[in-house]
Amino acid sequence: MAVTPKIAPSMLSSDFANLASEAQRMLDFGADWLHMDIMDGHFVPNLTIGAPVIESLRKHTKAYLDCHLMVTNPLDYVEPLAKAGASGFTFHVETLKNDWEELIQRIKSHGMRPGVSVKPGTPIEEVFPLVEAENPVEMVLVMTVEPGFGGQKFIPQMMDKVRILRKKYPSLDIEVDGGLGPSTIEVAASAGANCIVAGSSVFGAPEPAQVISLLRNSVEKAQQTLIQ
Ligand SMILES: O=C(CO)[C@H](O)[C@H](O)COP(=O)(O)O
Repeated sequence: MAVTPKIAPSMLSSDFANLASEAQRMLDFGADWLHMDIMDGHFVPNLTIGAPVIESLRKHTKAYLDCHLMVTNPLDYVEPLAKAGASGFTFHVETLKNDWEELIQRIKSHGMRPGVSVKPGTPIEEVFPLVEAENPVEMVLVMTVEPGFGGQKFIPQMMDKVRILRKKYPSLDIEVDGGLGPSTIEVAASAGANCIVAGSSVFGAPEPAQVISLLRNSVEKAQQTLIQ
């Protein structure tokens, strides 16, 4: 079964002072999801938003809020984010010891969709048990830059991880994040990524709708080849 493209502008590149209108602008341009980067200033050297901002945005949109938790203690965020209206909850595998089963269970019981993310230096094998669990994650996010900041350069070597995942799990949602745009989408889509996070390439474009459409077309085309 082919996976579907999900184009998720990273709101980290938006004007936070006008978050609701920026979000609506991206949805009007054709975005499927809104990617929300939650950073605690500890797991990564940057501090962004938390549950109060998600709650404020939720009052203005019904869109899927794809929350990426770059935080040291993801368990602490489950209840506040669920109450705030988050849709997806993607935590980092590097933050866990043996408590991932409880974390996934709590994310699901709070009505959110669990995902797991890997930093560039983390072997992809570390997520296999979470994808194959009885109560599994439903998405793997392969970071294609060091997490923490927008506008960095895509690391093409991360595509090996995407290829391994796509071969092993044909119907898994595989997200890529960092440096994605018109010049890097072909390599990511042909490796098998179907959920595309893009910040500066979308927000910085004269015609963001054209970039979103190009990203979607690349994923659709690559998926047709991959399932043949
Ligand atoms: O998670 C992130 C940073 O940690 C951002 O989502 C990501 O970097 C997107 O920005 P850009 O497309 O400009 O690279």
